[in-house]
Amino acid sequence: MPDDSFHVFDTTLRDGAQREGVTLTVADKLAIAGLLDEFGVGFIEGGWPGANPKDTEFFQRASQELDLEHAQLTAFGATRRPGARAADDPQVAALRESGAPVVTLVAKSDIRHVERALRTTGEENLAMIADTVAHLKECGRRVFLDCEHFFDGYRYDPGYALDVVRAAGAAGADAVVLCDTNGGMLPPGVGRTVAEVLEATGVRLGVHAQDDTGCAVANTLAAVDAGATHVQCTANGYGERVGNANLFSVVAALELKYGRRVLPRGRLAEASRVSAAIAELVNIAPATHQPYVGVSAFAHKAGLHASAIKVDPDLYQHTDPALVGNGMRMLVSDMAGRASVELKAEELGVDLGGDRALVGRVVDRVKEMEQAGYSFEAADASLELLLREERGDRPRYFTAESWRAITERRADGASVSEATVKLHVKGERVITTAEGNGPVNALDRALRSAVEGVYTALGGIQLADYKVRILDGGGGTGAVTRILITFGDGRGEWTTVGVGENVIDASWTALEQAITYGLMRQGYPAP
Ligand SMILES: CC(=O)SCCNC(=O)CCNC(=O)[C@H](O)C(C)(C)COP(=O)(O)OP(=O)(O)OC[C@H]1O[C@@H](n2cnc3c(N)ncnc32)[C@H](O)[C@@H]1OP(=O)(O)O
Ligand SMILES: CC(=O)C(=O)O
Repeated sequence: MPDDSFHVFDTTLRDGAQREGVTLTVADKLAIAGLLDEFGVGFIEGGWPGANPKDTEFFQRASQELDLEHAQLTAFGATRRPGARAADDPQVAALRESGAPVVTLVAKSDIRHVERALRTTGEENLAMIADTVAHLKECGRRVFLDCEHFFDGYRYDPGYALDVVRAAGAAGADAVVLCDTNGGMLPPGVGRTVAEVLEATGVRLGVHAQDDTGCAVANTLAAVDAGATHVQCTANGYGERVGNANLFSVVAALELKYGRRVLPRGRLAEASRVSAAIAELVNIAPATHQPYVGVSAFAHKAGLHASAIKVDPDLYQHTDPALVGNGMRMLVSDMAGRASVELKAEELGVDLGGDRALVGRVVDRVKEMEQAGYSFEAADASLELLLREERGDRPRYFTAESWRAITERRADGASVSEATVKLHVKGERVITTAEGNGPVNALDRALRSAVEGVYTALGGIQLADYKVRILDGGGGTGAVTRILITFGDGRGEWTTVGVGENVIDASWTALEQAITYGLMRQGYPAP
């Protein structure tokens, strides 16, 4: 367990939930808190008890349902109102009653905000801070003070901003967090300010960086360089407006680049899994290009990169992907060279036996097909079938003599599709017809009923996704389309690609390959 000398403070459930489009249920919040605790953060800010019934309920349920191993649950709220006593303030009471052992108070530190937004005096604001911090400390809470708009306030009136830090420190705050609330700072300014505040006050400092300049992670690290020992972040960088410092990037940088252990041993390797699981709960598709944890973070496309990676992966990777629970992937496209194909074949478990001519043929075919509109980057199953075809062992469980699909639109508005396929399956000529809610569905059904009498495991293979992409919009309704079809069998998923001017024809290509690949996965030998 990392000691108290450095705090990794997560605010996904509070600031992360301020992102447009995010609405978390209490159950989502509890599940995310569980994941963050598993990951090993020190503090989980759960929300603002008293601000809405959901956050109040979260703290009630968290105390009964969460068994946190590493993290301390933290309640967020404002300092008392002007002209009152912290002990009598209903919002402060909600913080006490949340049962959270840690409270983060938000306070104004820019005198312009004090006078114009809070509509009180600088002196009263300092009293609100000191009174509220001292009261919660007396109640046995650990207290952090978030200084809203600190960097802007410090630039405008450094003396007042420093008074805020000193007032909180003197009242017993366990850390004072300098917030770049508007997110407009750049790393040199953050570093300089943190160093000056530390020098002037001697108070333990933290940082909370919004990402409006795209520098939240860099600003957080600049603050650490300057002496901050408490970093506030959110999973996948979710947060108000464009977001916050990304927890996974900050923690990976601290552990892997700074050599500073900030998580319990071994937890960094869970980063990719935890990132994806939280994205699922938040209902936002995982950001594929996210540093460290995105599926593309270690995906290599350029042929020159692949040829060096073949010698040593470190030549084109800044760190070992396994350290953050990620993996290296090769992408084969029209930018591929021999090395890309060799490494990809290895990844797919297809032995090319060092056959240079075979590798060369695959490279040429991929380039030609990509020129025609194919894309193998997301269609590993099609690529594997192509590799096997060139190697001479692509299974042909069935061959199509012909197929047709029609769609009938009826006077009552209903439409129904019908497909007929004529196939050769293990030497038998089979003709089947099926209906479907669209032509691709009808073709899928007809193909299945033709094949599944022989290959019975086909029933366990189901369509998971179907994507259409228009490649040359200028072609209007005659445009070339690319179809990506994903099937799954409960153990995994695979994707195939088809291209053509006729969308149904392109779909057939992808469908035929997807079923072939699925049967190959089921272990059927080539007939
Ligand atoms: C920078 C940040 O992201 S901080 C986190 C912000 N998060 C949120 O605002 C989400 C939750 N907020 C809410 O549900 C509501 O805003 C509440 C319940 C907190 C307050 O609601 P209301 O009482 O209706 O007030 P409203 O939201 O209009 O205004 C906020 C009030 O808090 C006061 N206030 C703002 N900052 C502080 C502070 N640091 N200390 C004390 N009071 C403050 C404002 O002056 C204003 O007071 P007023 O009602 O006398 O004008
Ligand atoms: C506290 C906070 O979220 C901010 O200042 O941005």
